[in-house]
Amino acid sequence: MYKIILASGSPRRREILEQAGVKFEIKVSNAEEITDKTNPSDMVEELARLKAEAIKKEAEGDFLIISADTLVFLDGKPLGKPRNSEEAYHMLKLLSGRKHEVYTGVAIVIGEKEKTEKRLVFHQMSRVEVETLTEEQIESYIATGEPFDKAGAYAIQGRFAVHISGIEGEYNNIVGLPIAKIYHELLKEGIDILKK
Ligand SMILES: Cc1cn([C@H]2C[C@H](O)[C@@H](COP(=O)(O)OP(=O)(O)OP(=O)(O)O)O2)c(=O)[nH]c1=O
Repeated sequence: MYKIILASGSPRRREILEQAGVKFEIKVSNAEEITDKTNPSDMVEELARLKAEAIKKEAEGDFLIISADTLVFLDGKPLGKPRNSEEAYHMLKLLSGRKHEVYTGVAIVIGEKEKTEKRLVFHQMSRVEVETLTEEQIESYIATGEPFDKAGAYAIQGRFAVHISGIEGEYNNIVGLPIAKIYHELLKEGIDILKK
């Protein structure tokens, strides 16, 4: 019996895992999100790995740690969380009228007493198409405050939903946790997180 630990302070990740019916606890990592990787999948996988390893140091007994990192990529360039209104404006202006990719890296560390730890690291990619935004739409969206803790300065699950003209791939991956991919990757390892 593993203790499932979500290594994340993101309320969206918690909600997705709860909605799926997984029983877990939360530990928030203070890992610095720095990577020298340049390609999207390597970047998000490395950042997710750092978060899982930071929590692993304190974990005991039988545990299964899940962490994730989400970045938006436009023409291969990463867009993280905007630090201020100017950055949010710049990101939303870039995304306007275009398709972009959302990558979420996932790191899972499985620890069992007297056994070598097992690590799974993978990513999921989804495509999002944003309609052409007017200046007024961008300004009023920034004024909601929603962009600031979201990669790419928007929340598909929030008020930005009205500006999304299409998506390809797993929806929950965009919100921050590709639960279907996680479930199936763990099933391949013989672990059913819904039965824990
Ligand atoms: C694109 C997009 C991102 N996001 C969020 C998901 C993540 O919380 C955030 C990306 O930041 P992350 O650095 O991946 O995660 P976090 O700092 O919020 O949480 P933690 O590191 O503790 O796990 O952007 C949305 O909520 N909706 C969206 O549509």
